[in-house]
Amino acid sequence: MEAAPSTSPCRYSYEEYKETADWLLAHTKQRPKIAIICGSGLGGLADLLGDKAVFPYEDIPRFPTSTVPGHAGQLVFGSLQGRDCVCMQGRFHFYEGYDIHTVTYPVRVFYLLGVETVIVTNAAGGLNGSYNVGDIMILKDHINMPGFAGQNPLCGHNDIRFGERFPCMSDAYDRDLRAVARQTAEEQGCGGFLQEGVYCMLAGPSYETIAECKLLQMLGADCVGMSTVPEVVVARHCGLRVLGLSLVTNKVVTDYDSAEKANHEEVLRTTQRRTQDLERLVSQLIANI
Ligand SMILES: O=P(O)(O)O[C@H]1O[C@H](CO)[C@@H](O)[C@H]1O
Ligand SMILES: Nc1nc2[nH]cnc2c(=O)[nH]1
Repeated sequence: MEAAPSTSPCRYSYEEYKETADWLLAHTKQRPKIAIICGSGLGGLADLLGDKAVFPYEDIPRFPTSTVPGHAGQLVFGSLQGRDCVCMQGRFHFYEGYDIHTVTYPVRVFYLLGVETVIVTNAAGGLNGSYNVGDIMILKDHINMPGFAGQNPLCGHNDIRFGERFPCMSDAYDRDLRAVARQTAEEQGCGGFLQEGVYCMLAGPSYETIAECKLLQMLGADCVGMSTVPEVVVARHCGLRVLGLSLVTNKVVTDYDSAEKANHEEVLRTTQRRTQDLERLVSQLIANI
């Protein structure tokens, strides 16, 4: 199959992703098989890596840059539990004005680096009434709400070197990795605040209205956020195994008499509170997968 012609509606050609990957391979000795995408306020995960090589996004050819508080904006290569990893300290969101192909640009770069497993983390609002602020949810599925509206990162020319035209998503979140995550969470003392559920992505950046929260609850979503799903779709398209973890940073408001208001300060405060638990969990997970 030929590379996408320049007139293709696909935003980037194989050669562009490859240029970024080759530059990174030439600038680090690490050969990561595991990538970690850090959610809002969860960039501390990258600090766990030893023997680090750090690349600010603006120094990496063709890489987008990160604009959200709580997202540092650098790619960190290093070693964790004796395994080479690459960590995105700051992700890209659709609401920042990036098109959906740019949001997922790093995932195809990871694939070309030789990554096989992606651990995606995020901060999310709890929709499930039995969830508490501070809970960690293993993603077992997602609802791609922007995808319903035509914003799927696989729209456009399909380059078969990445994957097939119509990839399956019923196995998006790897069953074996979820089992390892459950077991590891128990061992690490996180069992008391562990959940497993469905993440729904909305485009953001406005938080949800009360009616929208009620709708999402009816749809079967347990958490809501503004990220993760595009990255997972692209990762699965190119055959990467995915583990998703949400930190429930706030409970969504579903009561018209409530004085609570969703806000990013609370989101970042909760991530600070749970950062050590998450770091312990992810670190041990990497040893166990
Ligand atoms: O999904 P991450 O990047 O963790 O961040 C979440 O937190 C921000 C809103 O507070 C949004 O960006 C939402 O997606
Ligand atoms: N959409 C959305 N994203 C979040 N990220 C963290 N909390 C929330 C939330 O309540 N809603």
